[in-house]
Amino acid sequence: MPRTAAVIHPHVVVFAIPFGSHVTPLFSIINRLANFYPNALFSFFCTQKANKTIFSTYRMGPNVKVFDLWDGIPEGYVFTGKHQEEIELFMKAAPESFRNSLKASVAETGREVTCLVTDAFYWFAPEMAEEMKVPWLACWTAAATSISVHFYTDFIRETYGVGGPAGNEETLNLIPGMSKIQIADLPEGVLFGNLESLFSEMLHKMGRVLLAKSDAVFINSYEELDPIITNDLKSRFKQLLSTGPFNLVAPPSTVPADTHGCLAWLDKQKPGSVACISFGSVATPPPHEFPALAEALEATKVPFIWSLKDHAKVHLPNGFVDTTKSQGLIVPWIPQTEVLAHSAVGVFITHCGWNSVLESIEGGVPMICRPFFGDQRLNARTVQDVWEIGLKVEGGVLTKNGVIDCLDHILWQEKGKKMRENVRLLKELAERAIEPEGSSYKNFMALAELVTS
Ligand SMILES: O=c1ccn([C@@H]2O[C@H](COP(=O)(O)OP(=O)(O)O[C@H]3O[C@H](CO)[C@@H](O)[C@H](O)[C@H]3O)[C@@H](O)[C@H]2O)c(=O)[nH]1
Repeated sequence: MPRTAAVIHPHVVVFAIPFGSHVTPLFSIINRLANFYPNALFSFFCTQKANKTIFSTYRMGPNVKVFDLWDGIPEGYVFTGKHQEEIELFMKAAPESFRNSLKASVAETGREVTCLVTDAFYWFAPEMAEEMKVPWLACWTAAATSISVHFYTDFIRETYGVGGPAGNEETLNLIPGMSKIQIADLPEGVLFGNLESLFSEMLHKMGRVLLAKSDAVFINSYEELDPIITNDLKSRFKQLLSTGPFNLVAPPSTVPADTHGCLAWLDKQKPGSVACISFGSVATPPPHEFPALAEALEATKVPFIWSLKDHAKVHLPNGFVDTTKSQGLIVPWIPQTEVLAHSAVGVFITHCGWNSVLESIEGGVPMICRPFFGDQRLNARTVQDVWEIGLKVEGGVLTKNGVIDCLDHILWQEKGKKMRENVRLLKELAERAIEPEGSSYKNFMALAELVTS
């Protein structure tokens, strides 16, 4: 919806996704925009639980108002244990809950909505923007590769056939920039998996509406990282703005508390010697992979720092925690960005969630990739075969010998040296992208203008 006249008192309404690591990245950018434009009001909507996560990290601008949204769980509801039950409940209720809360916010603030910014997942957003006659800007909190895959879903299905085997090594070489991505790397719901699930259908719809209806899509990446894919998307969408890495463009107001003494522990280790292990906020490896990883660490004697929730420690081999007390630190939460930026860290064992990949690049640390679902296999493939800054574990699962092999290559062999050099170059490109005149800085300014002009 193109704007016809300048808005004097913009009211930007923002709909965030309360799951995975979607809330904080979007909030960080909104908070920074609010900083730039004190006369604009930013109303940020997410569930109470998710909103809480941002209060600990960001000092909110006076022109940012955070609204708690219903989580979609009916009173007295008994969970059945169905896969993604909480997400499905929220998503089913989302269109109605956002509509109602929006009305309440307009009544409370006395300001009509002038722009709608949402997580790209919200397929119903363009309809709402059209009703209000305001622009719709969509935020993709992950990589250019994954948004491209959702954009090309119909083409991929027509070309490669729905239900293609998940282990298929055929490459997506007909899609710009994807010549090294294999069919098996695709997120579930594109060609294989449950194509009819709410989530798969939502992503499929998203790919279509982003092209047809969004006034701009902004993503948590920088142009220099995936230039071919980015240029292709730029030629298709009305506006594709790579405004990341978000955590560098809009850094948190406070450094997270290092409650478990991770940084002090790292200070005592040799440069480039430590393996950092973290599988993000959603994924947990299957129980049998814990002993495999633990045995590989014991066998190689590589110092390690492991973000592991207490309840998952039962999967570790008996006595592992005690026998490795001087070798490693196991804590339920690490300040991951700071840990990866510490000079003692030499390798990151990761599920390849997009924030983790970016943080590893920012820290100049090569990765050992054990992806689980969604965009993680795409990210892992890109890490290994496009950027050459890491290795996927053999067979896609953590085995003792597979992990030993990866640790050996990355920490001690020539291959690892080359990966460190490659990741250092990507880190430099990220740093340049956010400087004035850098691509992400310019794109952020373009976004700011769209949101508030
Ligand atoms: O001990 C920990 C563990 C995690 N983190 C942080 O948590 C975030 C994890 O984010 P990410 O690596 O993106 O993983 P997920 O939480 O799994 O992210 C979901 O959202 C991402 C962005 O859309 C997708 O790429 C992933 O596949 C999806 O699982 C990162 O910022 C980490 O720094 C910590 O600070 N300390």
